[in-house]
Amino acid sequence: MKKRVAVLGSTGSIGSQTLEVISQHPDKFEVEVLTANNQIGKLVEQCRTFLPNTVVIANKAKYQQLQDALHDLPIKVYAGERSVAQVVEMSTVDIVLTAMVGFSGLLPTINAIKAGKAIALANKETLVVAGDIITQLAAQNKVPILPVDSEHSALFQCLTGEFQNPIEKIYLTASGGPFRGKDSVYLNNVTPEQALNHPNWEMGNKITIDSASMMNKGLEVIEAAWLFGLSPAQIDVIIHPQSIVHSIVQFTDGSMKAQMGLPDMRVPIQYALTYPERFTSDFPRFNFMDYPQLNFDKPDYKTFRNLGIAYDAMRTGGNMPCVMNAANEVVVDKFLQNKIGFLQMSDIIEKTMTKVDFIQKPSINDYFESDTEARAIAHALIGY
Ligand SMILES: NC(=O)C1=CN([C@@H]2O[C@H](COP(=O)(O)OP(=O)(O)OC[C@H]3O[C@@H](n4cnc5c(N)ncnc54)[C@H](OP(=O)(O)O)[C@@H]3O)[C@@H](O)[C@H]2O)C=CC1
Ligand SMILES: CC(=O)[C@@H](O)[C@H](O)COP(=O)(O)O
Ligand SMILES: [Mn+2]
Repeated sequence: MKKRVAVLGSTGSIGSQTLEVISQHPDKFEVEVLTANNQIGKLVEQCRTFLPNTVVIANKAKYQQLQDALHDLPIKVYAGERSVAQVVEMSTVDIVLTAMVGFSGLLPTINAIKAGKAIALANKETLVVAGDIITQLAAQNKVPILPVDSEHSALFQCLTGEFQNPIEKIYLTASGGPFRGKDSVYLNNVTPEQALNHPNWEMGNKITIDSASMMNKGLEVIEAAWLFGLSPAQIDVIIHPQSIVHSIVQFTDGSMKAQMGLPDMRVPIQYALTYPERFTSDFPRFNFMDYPQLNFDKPDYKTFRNLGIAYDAMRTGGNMPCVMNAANEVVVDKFLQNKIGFLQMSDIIEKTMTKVDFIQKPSINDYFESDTEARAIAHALIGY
């Protein structure tokens, strides 16, 4: 039987690559739901190619345009964030791939888990914000959370067949981004264009800025802690500029397992969709002669403060990672609009974290309120 997939955020970098993977295996997958926010043209094109049962545009102002463009097709059209969160519950959906960006991933993921759907999780912010609730709900509903993020897919692949063996520690690899090796004087004047120029990966704007500021690795440390049940002390970050070794697990006997391959997100996307199987692909293969050297180095915590900020948020726990994430979403947006400088991002995140009321054991509602409060504080700190 074909696996019926809901792709949330289908017009983005991960969403588009997911559809590419699905198109390689038409006998194994069926696209049941597509969702996007703004890009009507691309969404319509995807609808005509994959003929989903249902499509949702989160931005309600675009509903009529989408409806008109699809009037000749038997596709149900809905709009609004609430609809995105509802379509995942459809009985005809087997697996939900969460590829929207930011906090918007939280509610649809919660609903999908409650409805018993398998989750292929790209939206790392969901686990950063509410990892306790998500992992608890997943356990209660016996729902697998299959990581799509390349490092976490790597760790998941290293851990396959090792469920009875404790992890001593993990090493999350980080490319270091476009500003690896640069100092604060240099970073003071960098532009969004420079920050968007990632050396190894082509990704959406938000995650690309996060990679440049090392917040991406900070988010990934928290994501790994929830996915694999690790303490902060068990997670190390190591700079690896080539992005070939995607991450490493060290077991209690000292043995280390790494997963490697070219930087190509289609591989972890496909693995999340086909797990525990591996389907044959024609994605480009790694050639050792193209990489005579693989390098490793320690992160520069002093210059790239976001990584330390994320460890602090994780150690504090409660609503602190949620607050950090909200402030980060605000500052990334403002940096992309040239309204604040690159280094100001960490200052504002740190200050926001000191101003929001701390909640040790937040409910889902508390997470929504903390997110709103943190955004308001970050905006006020920026001044407009
Ligand atoms: N890109 C990558 O290689 C990787 C990404 N990830 C994670 O995957 C997620 C997606 O990243 P990426 O694909 O790069 O992002 P993109 O910006 O490329 O795509 C984001 C998608 O989400 C949609 N979207 C944006 N805002 C909303 C909203 N409020 N409600 C509903 N949908 C929304 C966009 O719609 P539209 O385009 O129509 O506006 C688009 O389809 C992120 O959490 C990221 O951290 C993780 C590992 C690697
Ligand atoms: C492809 C992927 O998983 C990204 O999260 C990637 O890891 C970003 O690269 P950095 O290591 O530069 O953050
Ligand atoms: Mn990653």
